[in-house]
Amino acid sequence: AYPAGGTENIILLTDSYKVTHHFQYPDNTSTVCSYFESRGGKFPSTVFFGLQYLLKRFLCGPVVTKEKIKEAKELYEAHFSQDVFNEEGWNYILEHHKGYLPMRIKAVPEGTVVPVKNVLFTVENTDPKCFWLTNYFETLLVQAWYPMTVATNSRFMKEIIAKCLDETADSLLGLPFKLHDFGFRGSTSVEAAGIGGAAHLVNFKGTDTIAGICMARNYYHCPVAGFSIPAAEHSTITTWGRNGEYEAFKNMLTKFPTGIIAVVSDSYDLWNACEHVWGEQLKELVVSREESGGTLVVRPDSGHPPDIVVKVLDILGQKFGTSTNTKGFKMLPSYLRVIQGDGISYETLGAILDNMKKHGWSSENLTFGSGGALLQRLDRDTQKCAYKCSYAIIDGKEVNVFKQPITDLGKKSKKGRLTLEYQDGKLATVEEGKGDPKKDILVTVYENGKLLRDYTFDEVRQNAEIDLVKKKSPA
Ligand SMILES: O=C1OCCC/C1=C\Nc1ccccc1
Repeated sequence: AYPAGGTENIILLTDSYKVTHHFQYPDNTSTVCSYFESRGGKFPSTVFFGLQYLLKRFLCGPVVTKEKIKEAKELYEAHFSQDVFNEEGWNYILEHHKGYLPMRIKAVPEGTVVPVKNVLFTVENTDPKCFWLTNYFETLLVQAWYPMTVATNSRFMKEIIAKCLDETADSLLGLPFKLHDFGFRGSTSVEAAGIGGAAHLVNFKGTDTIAGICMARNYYHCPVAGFSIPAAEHSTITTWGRNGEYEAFKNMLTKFPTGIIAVVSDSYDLWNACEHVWGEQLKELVVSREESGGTLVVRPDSGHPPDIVVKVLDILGQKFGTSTNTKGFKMLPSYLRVIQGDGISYETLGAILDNMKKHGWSSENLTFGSGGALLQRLDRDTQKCAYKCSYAIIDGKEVNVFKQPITDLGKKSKKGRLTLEYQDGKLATVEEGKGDPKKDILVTVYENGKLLRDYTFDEVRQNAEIDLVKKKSPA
């Protein structure tokens, strides 16, 4: 079988034009140092996450071999219909570095939340003959935009939910399970689902994206990063027939007599399902599960979410009763909850939570599911992730390198050797080598093919935790 994406040959994992770049630097260039940043975008800060996956998957170990050089030479010869391939350069790495890439990468610790327009990692060659390597790997390293942006979007959704829980719920304890990942099927590929699924799990513990569990386990030492529960889908309800919804629902309650289960209830008539099937015909069965800690989660899956959620809560509240919590908001009985997994995104959460508040419902009654918006409706421009050269040594002289387009000064890049330092409690980038190496929070995570820092998922989660939670549970 062919490896995902067609090749694991590191020499082929770049943009074609980069294969010709070793000809294009000034003579006697001995060092090229580049950096990665979010220039801004949708969110004012980003959760740095996912570089470790790229390093372990593609850059660690003796990744350059004779066979790979041969394969690349032949492919590029055909691809360019001329010989532009840097065979000498790759053979040098093979012979002088045993196939290990002579590069150093310094990065902010995984999970750190960094205001935009700050250096997130730097890359430099460690062998003066391999100055052309630094930007050869821009292509691969910039793919960190995806896990970073998913983790960032998911964390900003967590802040919205946490704020509303703080206002309307007795505690934040349920927060880790308030946004469930439904995104596997809508992901571009199994690999993307794994990366994005893990990125969501930096902030939450509820997921159906099993590939994300596997990524957290294989690359971040987390045996089981997320959890789920028995739940129905439309086929397991509709196969019982248009008039079989009662039987289908009853089957769910009897096949899973204890624990939490979720049942999608909008196959035909959500109002009939809530009012008459759950609220009358199966009411006793639903209530009796309470003593064994059983909880039924009703899942609507259509209609305008802010109205649907409140109407479902109102009907279930009418049929099963409600209590009032310490914040003065209504709670369904402990054995009854609702999950809204349709139309959920950073943009739509607020309207649902506001409408619930307006009708006196605690947000503790509801869990969200999100798919496409969580893992897929993002791109590199969402946070304007870019990789630029900031420093070089040419003819033995240090040069501060930058771009400053008069046609878009938003694209101007940073100059010189960069460090990331706390200044008055806020992270700031110090340019032109004026930083204090002792204050630099960038960590050398990779050097000459070896991973020097191997973050665990627990560390990443701690670094990314939102302030509201950190405030509540001081370390
Ligand atoms: O309803 C649920 O309750 C909580 C457990 C998951 C779940 C549904 N999962 C799902 C996955 C992918 C697409 C759609 C739904």
